[in-house]
Amino acid sequence: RKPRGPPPRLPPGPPRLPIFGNLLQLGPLPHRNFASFCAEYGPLVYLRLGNVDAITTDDPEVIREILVNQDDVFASRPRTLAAVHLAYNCGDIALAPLGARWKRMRRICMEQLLTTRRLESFAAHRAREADHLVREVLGTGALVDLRRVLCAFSMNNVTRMLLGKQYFGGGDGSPGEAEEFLRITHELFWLLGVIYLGDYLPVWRWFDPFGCEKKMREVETKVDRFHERIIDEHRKASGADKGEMDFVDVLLSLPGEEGKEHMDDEEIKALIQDMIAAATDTSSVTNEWAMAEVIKHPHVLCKVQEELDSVVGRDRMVAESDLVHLNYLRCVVRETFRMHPAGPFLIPHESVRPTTLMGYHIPAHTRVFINTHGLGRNPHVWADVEEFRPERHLPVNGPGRVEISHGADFKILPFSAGKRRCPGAPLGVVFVLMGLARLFHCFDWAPADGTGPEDIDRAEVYGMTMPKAVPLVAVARPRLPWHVYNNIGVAHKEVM
Ligand code: HEM
Repeated sequence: RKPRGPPPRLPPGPPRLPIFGNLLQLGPLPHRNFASFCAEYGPLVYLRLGNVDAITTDDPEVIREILVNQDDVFASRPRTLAAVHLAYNCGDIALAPLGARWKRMRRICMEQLLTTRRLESFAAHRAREADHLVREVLGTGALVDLRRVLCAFSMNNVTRMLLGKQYFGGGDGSPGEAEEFLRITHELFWLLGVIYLGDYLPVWRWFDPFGCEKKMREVETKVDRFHERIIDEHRKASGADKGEMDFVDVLLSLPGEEGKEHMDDEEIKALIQDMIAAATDTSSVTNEWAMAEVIKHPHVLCKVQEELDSVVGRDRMVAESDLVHLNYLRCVVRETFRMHPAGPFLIPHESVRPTTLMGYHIPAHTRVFINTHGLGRNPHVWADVEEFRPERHLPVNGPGRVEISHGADFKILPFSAGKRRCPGAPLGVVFVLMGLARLFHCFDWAPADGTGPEDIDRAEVYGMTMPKAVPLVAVARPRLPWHVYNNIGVAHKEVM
């Protein structure tokens, strides 16, 4: 017999319809809808999305409770159809539910791939990619399509380390291969970001009116073929021929589970895919937003360049060792993460068992939308939320280093916290700081001709990451002495 008594008290939330629950209250920018629910109903809101229980929050204390104090309860992931089709049946790290498999894959990532020693061994590649970024801008002419160059910068950095290839800019991949790679990864990102109604209303899957699940299956096949080819190429080229081991070589050399000589191909593919998806878009989207905000605020550009000139000088390119000394640029990145976090909801978490949160009952398998976009614009947490003001992050007690990941106060959360925190955060910070430092040091920037700083808009598109709706183009003018560009292989005639 069930104990008598009132039903457990759920957090407050908007009224819901039968069957659909609150689904019809969500528009194309659900993070904004969720933030308005929090403004109306309080820091912790309950939603019913079709047949799924969900909660959302944009409050530092609730977030700390979820990600730190009750990490054991909330660190799982929902088994969405995108995770089944596009992440090898949830066999990766990022979309896998909590369990032995996730633990093993995450351990491989931390102990074999993203170790300090291995990341240092790719430092020379990263420096070459930073030079390549500068050459790309110089070669483009005055008007620069920043989305394209930043996307190529992130992709090349990741694929050099992961696959031993530079896809963009006359590297080892053929132009056709680069195009295919880009097309597949874009389709993959898009599908991973979609809120697919079939995950909330099982009957939707019968009709699938927009062919979303069909598209997932098509992309699944294409992605799998692509990974298959990468693994084959690596098996054919021996480690000795290549001189150094990329991540795929490392994975091919590791033993498998239960005494198997090697890891299964499927496990390797799932890991490759995670790294590409987690590392490329996050850093290039952040860089595009940071460039947009700085060009929109010319006084910020002046301060960034003053700092670069005083720390690096004008006689050489920025190196990785300079990045820790660029405190104002680090504030720019923190402010960018406050206003434009790469993932608007982190990657949604799920509770593994019933629990009590802030005095409310939360059922098992509740989907958790931590609204980092709402957190950065929560007026109870930040003053002047719509103002891009990097200075707000300068340390109050003297000249300490500005940390880019979250602080003890949980007021920004670019890489999350707890069991699911981003294992690539240190590398992600380097990709972002290095790209920006080179672009601001080497060039003066202005909005495209005929437009002013105020015309750079902040409209975003919802997805797994949240890019600018209108890609950023801007005018670049070299600002260093010519010999500095010549030192990275730019002939005079190439200079714009
Ligand atoms: C600016 C760059 C980056 C940002 C902003 C970023 C942000 C994030 C965020 C918000 C999450 C979700 C955490 C959660 O759900 O609680 C995540 C997960 C993850 N990130 Fe990153 N990331 C970046 C770069 C990277 C890089 C360079 C790598 C690897 C090379 C990486 C690998 C991963 C993986 C594997 C996960 C899944 C972790 C898990 O579920 O256990 N990320 N990242």
